[in-house]
Amino acid sequence: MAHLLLVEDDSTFSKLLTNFLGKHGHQVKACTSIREARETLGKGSSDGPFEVLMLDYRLPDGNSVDFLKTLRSEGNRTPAFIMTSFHDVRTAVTAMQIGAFDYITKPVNPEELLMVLREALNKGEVTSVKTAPKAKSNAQSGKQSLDYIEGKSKVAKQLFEYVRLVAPTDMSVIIQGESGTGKEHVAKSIHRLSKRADGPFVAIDCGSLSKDLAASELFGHKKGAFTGALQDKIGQFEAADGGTLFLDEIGNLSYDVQIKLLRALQERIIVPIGSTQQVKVDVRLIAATNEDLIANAATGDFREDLYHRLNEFKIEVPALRKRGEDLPIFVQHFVDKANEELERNVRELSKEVMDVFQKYDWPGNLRELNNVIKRLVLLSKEEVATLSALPSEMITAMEDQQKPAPGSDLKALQETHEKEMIEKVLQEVRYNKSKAAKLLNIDRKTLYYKIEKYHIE
Ligand SMILES: Nc1ncnc2c1ncn2[C@@H]1O[C@H](COP(=O)(O)OP(=O)(O)OP(=O)(O)O)[C@@H](O)[C@H]1O
Repeated sequence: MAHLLLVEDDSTFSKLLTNFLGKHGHQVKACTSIREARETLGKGSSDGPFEVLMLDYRLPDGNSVDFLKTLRSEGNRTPAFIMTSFHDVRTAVTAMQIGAFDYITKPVNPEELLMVLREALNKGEVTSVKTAPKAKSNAQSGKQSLDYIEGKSKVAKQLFEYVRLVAPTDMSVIIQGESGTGKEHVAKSIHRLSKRADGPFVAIDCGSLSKDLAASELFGHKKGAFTGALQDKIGQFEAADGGTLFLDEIGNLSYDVQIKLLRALQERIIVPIGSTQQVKVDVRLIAATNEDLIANAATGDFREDLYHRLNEFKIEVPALRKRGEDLPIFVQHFVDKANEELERNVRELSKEVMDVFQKYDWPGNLRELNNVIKRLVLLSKEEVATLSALPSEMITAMEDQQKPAPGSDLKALQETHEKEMIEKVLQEVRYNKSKAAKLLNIDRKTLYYKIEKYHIE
C-alpha cells in the first residue's frame, strides 16, 4: 500500500481516481488546489509523508509545473507525475526536466496509471545525483552499452564522430540539445570511451537542485556549516574524483555557485562549505543545456568566463524530428525494451502508426518516443500495435500540424490575390483580353493560361 497525494480540481474525476486507487490498496489524500496541497504537505500536517504526488496540470490557483518547481527548490524530492491533456504535452516535457517523474495524458487509462505509479514507487525519492556503475575494465568500457543506439543518419554519424574524437582528451564539453534528445547518454558515452572509464561517472541534475543546497551538493560541507548540516558531507566533485562529473541543465546554477565552479575548474581545488581546507580534485567536466548559454551570458544570467572554460568542445545533439532514418531504429529498440519490462509480445508497430510517428514533430524527443511506445506496448493485445492504442489526440495534433496555419501558405495567398486581380481587370475592360493583358502587364498567352488555371469564366 502506498500513501499518495492527489491534486485535482475536477471533483468527479478525483473521486473516481481515489476509489480506483483505493481498490488497488493505496491510500489517497485528495486536494483541489495548490494552496490546499501546500498546507497538506506543510510541516505539522498529519496526512504525510507521501510516497508519490499526482498532480493535475491546470489547477484553479496555478499550474502544477510551477508548483513542482517551487517544491523542488525547497528540497522536496517526492516522486511526482503530472496528469495533462495531450495538448499540454510540451509542458509535461518541461515538467520532467524539473524533476517530475513522468506525465500521463488525460483521459487517464487505468492500466497506464498503475504502470506509472508502480514505476514512481520503485524509483523512490527523486535524487539530483545519479551515479552510473563503474566500468569494470578498459576493454569492456570501450564497448557501447547494449542500451545504446547510435543510428545511421548523417547527423547521428557526425555526432558519434565528435564523441569518439573528444572522448580520449581531457577537454571540458558542452552538450547542447532539446529536452530528451539523449544528452546524458552522450555524456556517458564520452566517459566510457575516455581514459577515465574506470573512474566514477557522477551525474547531477542542476534543474532539481535547490538554490541553497547546490553549493553543498557540489562541493560538500562541514558539520555545522549551516542549519541542517548535521555532519560532514562529501560533495559530488570529490565523489567524481578520477572520473567525470556531468552537470545537466547547467544554466540553472546560481551566480554564486557558478563562481565556485569556475574556480574548481581553473585551480582543480574545491573548498567545502564551512571549511578552510582546500581539497585537490581531478575531475573532467561535461555540462548539458537546452538553453542558449551565450544568450544567457549576454543577459548576465550565465558567467561568460565559465561558458568559455566549459566550451572547450561543443556537441549538438539533434532533435528526433531531424534524425530521419534513425526513427525506425529507435522505435524497434524501445519496443524491445518495453516488451521486456512489461512482459508483452508486441512484434512491431503497424504502418499507420509509423506514418503518424514519421509526421509527428516529437517535442519531447527520444524520451517522448520511449513513453509513447511504452504505452502502446502496454495497451496492445496483438503482436502488431495499431492506431487504436495511440492517444486519439496525438493523431489530431499531428493532423493539425500538417495543415498550414491560416494565412501562412504564401503560394496559396499569392494565387488567390492574382485570381482576384485578373477577375477585377477583366470586368473593368468588359472581358477584352488584349486590354486586360496590357493593364496587367503580361502577354496574352500568359493571361489565357491564368484564366484556365484559375477557372475564370
Ligand atoms: N542513443 C540512445 N539509445 C537508446 N536510448 C536513448 C539514447 N539516447 C537517449 N535515450 C533514451 O532517451 C531518454 C532521454 O535521454 P536522456 O535523459 O539522455 O536525454 P537528455 O537530453 O539528457 O534529457 P534532459 O534534457 O531532460 O536532461 C532516456 O530514456 C534514454 O534512455
